[in-house]
Amino acid sequence: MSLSIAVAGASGYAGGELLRLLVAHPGVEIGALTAGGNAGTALGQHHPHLLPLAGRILQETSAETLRGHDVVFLALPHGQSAEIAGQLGEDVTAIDCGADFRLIDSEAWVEFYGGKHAGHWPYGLPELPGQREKLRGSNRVAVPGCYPTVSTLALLPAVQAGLVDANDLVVVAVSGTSGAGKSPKAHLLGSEVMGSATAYGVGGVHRHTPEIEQNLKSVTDEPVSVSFTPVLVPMSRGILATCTAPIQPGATAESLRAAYEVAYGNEPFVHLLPEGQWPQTQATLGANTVQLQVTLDERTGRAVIVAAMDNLTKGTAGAAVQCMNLAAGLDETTALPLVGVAP
Ligand SMILES: NC(=O)C1=CN([C@@H]2O[C@H](COP(=O)(O)OP(=O)(O)OC[C@H]3O[C@@H](n4cnc5c(N)ncnc54)[C@H](OP(=O)(O)O)[C@@H]3O)[C@@H](O)[C@H]2O)C=CC1
Ligand SMILES: CC(=O)N[C@@H](CCC(=O)OP(=O)(O)O)C(=O)O
Repeated sequence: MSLSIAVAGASGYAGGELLRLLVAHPGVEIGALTAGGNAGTALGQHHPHLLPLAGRILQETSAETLRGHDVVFLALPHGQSAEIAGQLGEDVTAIDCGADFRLIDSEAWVEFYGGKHAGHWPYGLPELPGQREKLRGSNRVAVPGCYPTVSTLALLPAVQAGLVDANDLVVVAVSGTSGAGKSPKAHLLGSEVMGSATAYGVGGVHRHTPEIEQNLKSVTDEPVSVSFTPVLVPMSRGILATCTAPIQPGATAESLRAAYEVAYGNEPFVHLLPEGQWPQTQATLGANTVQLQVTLDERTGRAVIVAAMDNLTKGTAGAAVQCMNLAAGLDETTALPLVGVAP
């Protein structure tokens, strides 16, 4: 039997990527597709690549439109999900691609997002120890932010194994512009973005900082502190995160690599590359994968981990489908590509 699914925010980037994956999913039937101001227009105007669905008319985003489906994906701007989700019954599985339900700590929410904290749902990162079990059968999922997914997966094995000082984690991550969504923004004008790399959210103020810390705190009793700097670069998709941390006494390049082999040996979507091969965003484009490499900078005594991921696939929509598969009791990997698009 097929699951009926609805996508709220179908005209946006995350909604479009969800539909790219879901049209190829053998276990779903695509129902209502909704938007904000673009309600009433055809999906094909916004996503000409989604040919099988191009003639579908976008509906208004309301609980009435979304109810009656087995699964509702919410791919709406921050703060728009909580109200709608509150009106969906427990019989509907709601999967939120936004931030509304990611953070456990209400104080961190107020500090980094402002306004009222909506609460906390099971966090959609199955690779986090113990999390896969919580997602199986869950009717609510908070899909992680894109930077937190790649940064957490990059640092997790070293932190969990106690091989690095978790109180001095540094993440610098470059991202393609689709991470900022489709709506026009002054800093995303073509002439501003093309040919330039720009740091933003600098100085510990980016809202993904507490999310990365929350994830890593779940695998260690030691204090966790992350200095996170995002950088916008002129590509449409992809994140490359460079993460470093001082090693603990006795840690070696070999013990670091072994920790990653143990942590990810059985993970379908997280791949430690062969020694000497460094991740490239291009190899992950359109795939639900994270590619990693780890080494030791012997001169400074810091572990260096580099990770690549597509912000729209494993960074949002692929993770959302992975979580739907778990929630619905399907094979976790159904309809999720391992193969990227290159060159
Ligand atoms: N882009 C990315 O890489 C990632 C995105 N996310 C999250 O996914 C969510 C969607 O992001 P993204 O697709 O990039 O954003 P977009 O700006 O590309 O799309 C937003 C979607 O929401 C709709 N929308 C906007 N305002 C309203 C409203 N008031 N009521 C109903 N619908 C509305 C838009 O419709 P319309 O076209 O009519 O305006 C559009 O369909 C966000 O919460 C984002 O944080 C998470 C991880 C990564
Ligand atoms: C390049 C860029 O602007 N990226 C976005 C993050 C995208 C993401 O993961 O988003 P949410 O937390 O919004 O769901 C940003 O830094 O705000």
